[in-house]
Amino acid sequence: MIARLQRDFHLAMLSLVGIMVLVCVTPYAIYRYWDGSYLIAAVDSILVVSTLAAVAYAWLTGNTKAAGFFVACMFCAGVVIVVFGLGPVGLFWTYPFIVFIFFLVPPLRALLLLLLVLVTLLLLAALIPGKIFLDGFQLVSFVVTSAVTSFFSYVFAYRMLVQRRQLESMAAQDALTGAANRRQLDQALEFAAGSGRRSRHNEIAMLLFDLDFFKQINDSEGHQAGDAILVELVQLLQKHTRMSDQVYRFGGEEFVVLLEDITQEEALAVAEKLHAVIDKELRSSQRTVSASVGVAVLAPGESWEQWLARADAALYRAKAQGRNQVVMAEMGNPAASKEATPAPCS
Ligand SMILES: Nc1nc2c(ncn2[C@@H]2O[C@H](COP(=O)(O)OP(=O)(O)OP(=O)(O)O)[C@@H](O)[C@H]2O)c(=O)[nH]1
Repeated sequence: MIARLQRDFHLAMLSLVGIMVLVCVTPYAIYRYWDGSYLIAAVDSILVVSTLAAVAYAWLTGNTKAAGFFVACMFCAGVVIVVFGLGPVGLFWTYPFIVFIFFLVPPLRALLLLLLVLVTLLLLAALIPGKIFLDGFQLVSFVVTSAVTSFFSYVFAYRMLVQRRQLESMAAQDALTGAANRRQLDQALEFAAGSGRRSRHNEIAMLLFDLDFFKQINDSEGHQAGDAILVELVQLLQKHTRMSDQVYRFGGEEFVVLLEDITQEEALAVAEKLHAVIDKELRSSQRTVSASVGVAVLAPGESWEQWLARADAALYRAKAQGRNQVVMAEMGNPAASKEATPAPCS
């Protein structure tokens, strides 16, 4: 549960809002019943119950966007009813509401919802003078202070959003090549081999690429030249695979491409195509660069570690057989693999 909260920022925010609403609004609802303000008491109760229901929905389905939007809309309606019911005293509730709506929905959407609430309150004030604002000065003060609070909340929420996206991208990407990093790969392999995917009929293939004699490029042309080759390799792999296929840096000069919805024959064909593209297009200033490739299609009931071990064993055979070739792993046996592309004679 804690791990899920740490992983899912929106769920954590929504849960926090749920707790705050439960702790802060419930006593008011009880007080209003006791006080005889049944409309406000009912509104408070509906807000508490619907917020808790939305939080439960988010936990069960993972759909935090819909849950957040629902709670935000409920609170927009709630705050209008509370202000209308309580008059000027109810205006105090708009300020925490302004801040907390930015916890629920993206900043721009929050700002638009706040604008809608403000316009609604002003329309009601125009229709029934004296009901919400005591006088014109109070109305202007409210508009200015709520606009300032909304603006600063928006700026803060927007900065948070940008920084969070930057952090997420840094945590997911390899800094040099821009490929998805090892952590992402581990998660993708775990998901692919996990129970969530096992029930599906379509297959998933792993292509494990390792550049041949890469150390020589580093040694003779420098580390920067080696880096440029790695960047170009990832660009080639991304360019010649489908949008849905993901390229990962496994480590050093090893890369993984995961291909979804694919048969063993198709995976082999893609691996050979990519191998040929690398052979033709990847070169340093002094030499052509080749790659060895191990291919493994996930076998039914196989763990991701076994799957990776088979791809690695196939790659090992490709290297042992002379490099610059594709080797397909046999199903179910890490040690067995068959050669697909013979090493060139040159
Ligand atoms: N430029 C650069 N080199 C890297 C990076 N990561 C790993 N390497 C180098 O990759 C080289 C890998 O060398 P080896 O494991 O001997 O492999 P190889 O020379 O390609 O030989 P084979 O794989 O057996 O064909 C080492 O020299 C590493 O320093 C990187 O990010 N940038």
